[in-house]
Amino acid sequence: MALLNFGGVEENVVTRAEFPLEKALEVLKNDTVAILGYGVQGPGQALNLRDNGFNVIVGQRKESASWTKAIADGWVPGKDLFDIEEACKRATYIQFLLSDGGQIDGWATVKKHLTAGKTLGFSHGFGITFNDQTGIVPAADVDVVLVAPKGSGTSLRRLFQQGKGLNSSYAIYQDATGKAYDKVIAYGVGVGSGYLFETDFRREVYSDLTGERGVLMGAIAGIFEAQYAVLRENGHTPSEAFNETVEELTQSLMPLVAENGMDWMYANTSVTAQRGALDWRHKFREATRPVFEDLYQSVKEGKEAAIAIDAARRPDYRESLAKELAEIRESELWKTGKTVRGLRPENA
Ligand SMILES: NC(=O)C1=CN([C@@H]2O[C@H](COP(=O)(O)OP(=O)(O)OC[C@H]3O[C@@H](n4cnc5c(N)ncnc54)[C@H](O)[C@@H]3O)[C@@H](O)[C@H]2O)C=CC1
Ligand SMILES: CC(=O)[C@](C)(O)C(=O)O
Ligand SMILES: [Mg+2]
Ligand SMILES: [Mg+2]
Repeated sequence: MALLNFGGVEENVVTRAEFPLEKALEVLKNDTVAILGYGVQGPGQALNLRDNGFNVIVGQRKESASWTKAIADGWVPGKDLFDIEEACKRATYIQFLLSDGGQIDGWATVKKHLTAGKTLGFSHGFGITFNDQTGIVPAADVDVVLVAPKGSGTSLRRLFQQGKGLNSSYAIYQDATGKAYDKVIAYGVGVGSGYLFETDFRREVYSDLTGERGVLMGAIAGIFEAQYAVLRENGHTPSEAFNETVEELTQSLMPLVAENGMDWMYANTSVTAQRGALDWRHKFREATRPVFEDLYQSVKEGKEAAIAIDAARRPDYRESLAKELAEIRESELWKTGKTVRGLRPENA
């Protein structure tokens, strides 16, 4: 474990140098890993493990869209693709990748086959942290661990295929066998993590729920809509409003931030832009901070978990999601986006 300095604060990080793939394969050589659920994370983790040479099987509800997708990805029913019960029976390391709401229904089956010495893995601190709502309480004689890739399962797979990687956080909730650390790190390396950041279940889920509701997804969509509306109300055309709200951000400015930080992006814009942005950023910070505080409170009180569980269990969830996404897609802002994307020189 390396102690790395993050802006003056030291944190534990596991590096591939100290835990290479060969070591990971050695640690899990007698294990059968079952990936339960073949939604978004399931395929990313299962395929990366398979390509890296681990013993991996998939457990998924039969006759579902995800079952068909697993077959299309080369998993063979009866060989390395089973229903959830059979996969749990065969596995020694059960990676629980049903949707967080779906895990409530799946738990009874998992629990039944989670015999002494097995490992229960998550990619989210949700089920355990909010176990007053999920009912997920593992027995004391199993290891309970977490590897949470910091990004979509789609990116986890794509980056792996490009020979890159996505970093993950990891945590140990219960170490019954004394081997939980080696196993969780081996698993993290197996799914293609470059580095593994230490956390605990509670911190993982609080930060993840805040991030996705906040800057990563919720806040960004909200401020796009607000700025676009103001530009349109003031007579700017859709393409102009879209370019100055979204297109330039994703195509030009955020890649610079990703590469070398916010100051580097600022340094590569005009004095005019720099001066204005440096001043206005304070006003935006102060205006949004109370909203982030509300959000964090709602996460901490378990309200966000309750909302997510309720949504996942509604029988019409998929349908109502499709409607909400269509509403976004059909808005002027995002219809303009579609046209603008088509005009990128590489798409012409
Ligand atoms: N989507 C992502 O890229 C990320 C997800 N995670 C975590 O990974 C875990 C899995 O998430 P996703 O892949 O997004 O899940 P998902 O929403 O794509 O669902 C995964 C699978 O669960 C199955 N499922 C759902 N409800 C079920 C039920 N009641 N009974 C049986 N099967 C059921 C579905 O058939 C699907 O194959 C969650 O804990 C999530 O928070 C973590 C990082 C990123
Ligand atoms: C992709 C990811 O890490 C998220 C946004 O937290 C999620 O899908 O839950
Ligand atoms: Mg999340
Ligand atoms: Mg996340």
